[in-house]
Amino acid sequence: MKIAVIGAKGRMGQAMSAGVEQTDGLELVAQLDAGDEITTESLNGAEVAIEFTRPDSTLKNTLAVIGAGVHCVVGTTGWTDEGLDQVRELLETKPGVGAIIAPNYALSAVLAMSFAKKAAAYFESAEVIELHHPNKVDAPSGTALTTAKGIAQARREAGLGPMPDATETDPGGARGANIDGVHVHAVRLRGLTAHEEIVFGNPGEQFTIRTDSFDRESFFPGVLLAVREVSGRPGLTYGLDQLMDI
Ligand SMILES: NC(=O)C1=CN([C@@H]2O[C@H](COP(=O)(O)OP(=O)(O)OC[C@H]3O[C@@H](n4cnc5c(N)ncnc54)[C@H](OP(=O)(O)O)[C@@H]3O)[C@@H](O)[C@H]2O)C=CC1
Ligand SMILES: O=C(O)C1=N[C@H](C(=O)O)C[C@H](O)C1
Repeated sequence: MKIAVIGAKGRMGQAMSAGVEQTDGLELVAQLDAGDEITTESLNGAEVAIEFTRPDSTLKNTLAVIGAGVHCVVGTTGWTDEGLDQVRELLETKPGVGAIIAPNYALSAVLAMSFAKKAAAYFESAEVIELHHPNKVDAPSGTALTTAKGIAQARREAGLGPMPDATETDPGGARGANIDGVHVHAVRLRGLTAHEEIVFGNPGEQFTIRTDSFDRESFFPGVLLAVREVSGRPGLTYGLDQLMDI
């Protein structure tokens, strides 16, 4: 299968290019980065494009790849509901073309998000702490946003009200971001790669889910799964959990 990597000079682009080159049956036919136009010519016969760029570039890039009739596996964060709708609309005009967009391709992170949704109904309190390398441009992480939204939805479905929190003063924002009623804290620390801890509390007990990507190679098995599945899934698939039996 012929593969293009977009964002090829970046941290993820380099790791994904190496993964493609080391995988039997995959051929790296294009490596594009900032300043390169995405066209049928520059994609150079790719059947699938892997896109890891920047939150402010990913929508335009994804639409360009689909516009060229090429399947797309996207890992960049920063997606809005409106952006996802634009992708869906374009895919409707391109029968047979598929796009998979996922906030995290590490299997441990996908499982953590899934387990968090299951646990959410059983605890009074839940908070998300994401920890990343200090070169990351967005906070909170796409994974943390998805995790928090999943917890919030599960709590709503279970009929749970707001979490207990007596905070009256917080001038510096020490309680973190409030995503759908779930507090999310972002740590940026030299030495880290990508980590997330989800903590649940009840009177007298705590449940912690933790996922650690120590190396960007951890994202490749999930990306590879998406690359192999995307041509059989026309339209938009959001989240790697959709491809896993979880
Ligand atoms: N879903 C997942 O599993 C994962 C998602 N991510 C996400 O992937 C994204 C990339 O992360 P990371 O690799 O660390 O970031 P980097 O900044 O290391 O890499 C991004 C690359 O994309 C380039 N770029 C910028 N604009 C464009 C453009 N318009 N077209 C093509 N390339 C462009 C950048 O060039 P320049 O530096 O010149 O701007 C850079 O080379 C982030 O959103 C991150 O959150 C990361 C890890 C896993
Ligand atoms: O920027 C990163 O590094 C990562 N970004 C994604 C996110 O924002 O969730 C996935 C992973 O956490 C690594």
